[in-house]
Formats: sequence, structure tokens, C-alpha cells
Amino acid sequence: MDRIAFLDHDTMGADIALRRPAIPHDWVQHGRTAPADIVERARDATILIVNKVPLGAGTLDRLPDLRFVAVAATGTDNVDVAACRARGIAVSNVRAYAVHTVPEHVFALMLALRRSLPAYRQSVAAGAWQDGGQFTLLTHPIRDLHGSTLGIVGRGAIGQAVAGIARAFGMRVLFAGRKGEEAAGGPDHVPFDAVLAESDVLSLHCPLTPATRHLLGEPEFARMARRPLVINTSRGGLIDDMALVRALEGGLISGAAVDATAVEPPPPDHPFLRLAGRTDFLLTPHIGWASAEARQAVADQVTACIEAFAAGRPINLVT
Ligand SMILES: NC(=O)C1=CN([C@@H]2O[C@H](COP(=O)(O)OP(=O)(O)OC[C@H]3O[C@@H](n4cnc5c(N)ncnc54)[C@H](O)[C@@H]3O)[C@@H](O)[C@H]2O)C=CC1
Ligand SMILES: O=C(O)C(=O)CO
Repeated sequence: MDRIAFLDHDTMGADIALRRPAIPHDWVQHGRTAPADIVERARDATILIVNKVPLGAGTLDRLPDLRFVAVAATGTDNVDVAACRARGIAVSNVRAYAVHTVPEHVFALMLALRRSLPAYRQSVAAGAWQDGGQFTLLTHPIRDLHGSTLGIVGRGAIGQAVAGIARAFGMRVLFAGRKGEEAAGGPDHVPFDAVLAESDVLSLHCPLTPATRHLLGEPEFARMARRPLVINTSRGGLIDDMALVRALEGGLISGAAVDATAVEPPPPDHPFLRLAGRTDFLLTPHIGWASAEARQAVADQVTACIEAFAAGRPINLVT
């Protein structure tokens, strides 16, 4: 009989119904699990469910019964997948569940910054509309998305959905080729550096891997000729935090919105927290995924992944 442990069940939200897999099993769930408690809580499990709990090689070494990890997310950067493979542990993730929730969040952030909504909100609260004495207040820049260029890194489920909305807005969409490589794949798929140079908005939708860590650092911000908005709803590690802060403060970019930090939640001295008063910077607490519809889809896929693995026909395997 399988022994299933969910180590960070609270991350799903209390409104979500997680159906128990239709296989013989013992079930234990923990709201959250501190790193020091992972081995103790996972020791007896044959199947683990994790959303963001880290499973590194050292931890896996101490879990000899483990056969399957169901990640309750698309991103699997918290799990050492190569170490799992070496130990015969299968890993699955959740796919294409976020094709509405993340793109809608991206456009909420993009529109807020392009139309200076945080700045106007602050001005109205300070009485600037009355002080202006006319029907309109034109104290902050307002730019249409129509006619502007959106650069997208990552042509997967979310990147393509973002592109679809962008085209409906009348934006020109460019997909970035791999950094350091000549791009291929059609007229809208162009070299990475060209995307940096041509974008008015740049949105990141690739996974965090050794190849994408600090994808955007000082040299990349320096190449952003059109002072774009930079939007990161993927993973914090994709951007060098201090380089982003300097790019914003130095005017190399016209704004930034971030939904993920390298450590979550960010520590109180995180450089992004001191940007909180800026109206050209938005920090949201990793909620791009979090529409009720999408979180329910995550729960349903996790159950399906476990049932498929138990039936010997695994789905969504991460290799
Ligand atoms: N903020 C949030 O709440 C959420 C964040 N995410 C993040 O978004 C990422 C993308 O999600 P999906 O589009 O569903 O995944 P996906 O797997 O469908 O697409 C990822 C795409 O990135 C591409 N890619 C991989 N390495 C690359 C590189 N070095 N350069 C350029 N492209 C590269 C892949 O070929 C693939 O086309 C996830 O890995 C996760 O980190 C996903 C869901 C919610
Ligand atoms: O699905 C993902 O990768 C997320 O970040 C949400 O948990």
C-alpha cells in the first residue's frame, strides 16, 4: 500500500478540494514543512506531494522508500530531478493549468505600469486632481499597448497564451531565442539580444534552470534600448535582483513588475522591498498562478498524476 505525504498542503488554499487518489493508500498532510522537518515527515512516504518544499540530493538520500514525487506546480526547480532520476524516483509536474491565470496577471501588471495607475492612485489620494483645476490630470505618462513590441522569453504554454492576448491588443510579439544562440523558428522568433533591443515590454516565461539563472543581469539591462517594462512572473532567480534595482533607479528600464523572488517570502532586507514606494515598480506575492480555477486544476492534476503512476502509466513525467 502506498504511503502518501503532502508536505506543504496550505499552499493550495483552503478553498480547494483535493480529491484523494483512488488507490489503496495511507495519507498524511502537513500545512507547511520547515527544511529541518522534511526528512522526518517524508521518511515513510512512497509518494510525496510538494509545491515549493525543496528536495535536494542530500534529502533524497535519506528517503529510501520514495518512488514518486508529484510536484503541485509547473516549475520543478525546487526538486533535484537529476538526483531523483539517479535514485529511481519518478517526478511529475502540473502542466498548462496556468494559461489564463498567469497571462491575466501579466496584463494586469503591464497595463497598470503602462498607464501609470500606481502613480495616478497616489496623486488622486494626495488631492492632485482638485489642485489641477481641470477635468483631466496629465501628470504621469500613459502609453497604449497597441503598436508596441512585446518580447517573450519562453515559448511554452504560458508564453504562447501571453502572446495571444498581446496580439489582440495590437502588439507586435517577438519570441526570444536561447541566450547566446542564433534563433530559429519563424519570423517572430528572433535572437535573444535583438529582443532585448526591440522590446517595449519584456516578459519572462521560461523555467529556472542552470541555463536561465540570472538570464537578465547588468549586460542585458544595458542592451534594453527602448527602456522597456520588465515583467517577471516566472521565477525570481531569472533576474539578478541588484541589477534590476540599478536598472530601474538608473532609468535603463521604465518600470518593472515581479511576482516571484529567489527566496519566498523575501527576507525583510530584500532590495525589492525598499522599492515598494516607487510607482514604477510592482511586487506581487507569487499569485500569478492563484486564481481559484487554476488552483483547482492543479489539485486535479496532482491526483491524476498519482493515479497514473500507481497504474503503471505515468503522466507529466519531468525528465
Ligand atoms: N507566477 C506563477 O504563479 C507561475 C509561474 N510559473 C513559471 O512559469 C514557467 C513557464 O510555465 P509554462 O509556460 O507553463 O511552462 P512550459 O514548460 O509550457 O514552457 C516553458 C518554455 O520555456 C522554454 N525554455 C526552457 N529553457 C529556456 C531557455 N533557456 N530560454 C528560453 N526558453 C526556454 C521551454 O522550451 C518551453 O517552451 C514555469 O517554469 C514556472 O517557473 C508557472 C505557473 C505559475
Ligand atoms: O506552477 C508554478 O510553477 C508556480 O509557480 C505556482 O506554484
